[in-house]
Amino acid sequence: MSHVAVISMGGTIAMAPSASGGIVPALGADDLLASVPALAALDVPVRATTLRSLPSPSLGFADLVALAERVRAEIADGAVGVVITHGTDTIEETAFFLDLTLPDEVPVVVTGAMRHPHAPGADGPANLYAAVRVATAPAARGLGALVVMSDEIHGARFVRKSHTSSTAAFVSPAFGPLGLVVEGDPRIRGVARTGLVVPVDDKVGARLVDVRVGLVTVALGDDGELLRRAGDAFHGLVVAGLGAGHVPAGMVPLVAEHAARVPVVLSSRTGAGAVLRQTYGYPGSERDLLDRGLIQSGFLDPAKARILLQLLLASDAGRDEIVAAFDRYR
Ligand SMILES: NC(=O)C[C@H](N)C(=O)O
Repeated sequence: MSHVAVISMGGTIAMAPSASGGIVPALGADDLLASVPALAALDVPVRATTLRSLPSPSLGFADLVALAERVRAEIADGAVGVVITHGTDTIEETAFFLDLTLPDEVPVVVTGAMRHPHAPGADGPANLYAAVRVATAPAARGLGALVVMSDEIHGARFVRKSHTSSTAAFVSPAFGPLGLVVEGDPRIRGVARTGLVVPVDDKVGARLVDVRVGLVTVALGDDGELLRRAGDAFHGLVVAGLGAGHVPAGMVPLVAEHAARVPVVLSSRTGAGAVLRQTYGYPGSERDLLDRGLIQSGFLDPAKARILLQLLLASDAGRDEIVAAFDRYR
């Protein structure tokens, strides 16, 4: 019989106060379902699985591969929608990974909580309910992975956490959310995914864990010492540049040296907008860096650019394929 699968990965939505102070992972998927009695009234059964019980900063690529496999298994078993409960710190990276690796029409919705279940005004139950409603909505089919938080429906390639504690922490700075959940009823108006799929077989899954993509954030007065010391430790790099993709002039030879050896993607540390070949022509500008072999990230922010580059490198993609993949996000 068809069902909605809820897969728990941990995060604040599944945490509780510990005896030694601070909140820690404590709850499984069954506990989360029990906290939302309204789920039992839906006309589709909800099936719960606890796959991980981790704070999301401690998740790695092996966990993401296991999660994607589990989602596929649920879909093969007739799931009409899949909801993943997850820590919010890295929710956007997991959602984008699933977006890139799961070509299915079945909605895959990631959610979490900013307030733990014992906090006044805990947002986990409302987020879980909204996520299940979106996962069963016909309009959510074929949109790729979605993040549902605070009654907003975000596309995986756009969403980012923009606040350390607010329940309204999730935003899609480029074009806004794809839709809203209005009193439990999903309304979706947004555009679908780009269509890029990077299949993960056993070989790619194993390589994902070994491939190293570094993420370097540039700052005023940066002389590139971090990049210099990185030497050849990385198979690829993402540079979170200043503004629309700029670095100090003194860093240019070093960045170009890395770009001659491995793919280096140029993104922006600003938190919104795109890195494209645009305005500036000074040393260290986006035009200068792209002329020296860096690859523009388009609308992908640094964390998502890193996920895409990691997947492409694990798949043995060559430079042309990498450039073409990032071009889809312009
Ligand atoms: N709100 C949260 O879920 C944050 C938590 N540190 C996590 O990402 O696991």
